[in-house]
Amino acid sequence: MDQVFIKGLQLDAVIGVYDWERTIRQPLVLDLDMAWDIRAAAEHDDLTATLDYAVVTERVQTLVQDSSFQLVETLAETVAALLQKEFGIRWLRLRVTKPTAIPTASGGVGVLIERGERPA
Ligand SMILES: Nc1nc2c(c(=O)[nH]1)N=C([C@H](O)[C@@H](O)CO)CN2
Repeated sequence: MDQVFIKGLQLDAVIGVYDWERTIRQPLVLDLDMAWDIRAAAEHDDLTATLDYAVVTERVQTLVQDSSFQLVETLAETVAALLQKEFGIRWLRLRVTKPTAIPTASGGVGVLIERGERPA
């Protein structure tokens, strides 16, 4: 299965359950793997035949930076649903990391989801 990916996308958002978290912006890191058959784009060397990672990045940035969810779960589901609907992505894997939430967890904390049907 071919994939287009975006790794280590660093964004700030209002995110968190606790009162103090509702008044600040916190860093998030998103990693996205998106199923996409890249053969037509490669054959014709044509951006319009593939999933433009710059356009996807811009869309995710806008959504996340304007959001104010409590849970990383809700953020992840919202991003995944939007990408599948707006870009026709059949399958994706999304990791949302909240790197500063737990100071003793050096790799951050968060969620990893897969949505859609994974092509062969
Ligand atoms: N599974 C989750 N656990 C927790 C979340 C979350 O979004 N998903 N959020 C918090 C707090 O907001 C935390 O980040 C504050 O340190 C706690 N657990």
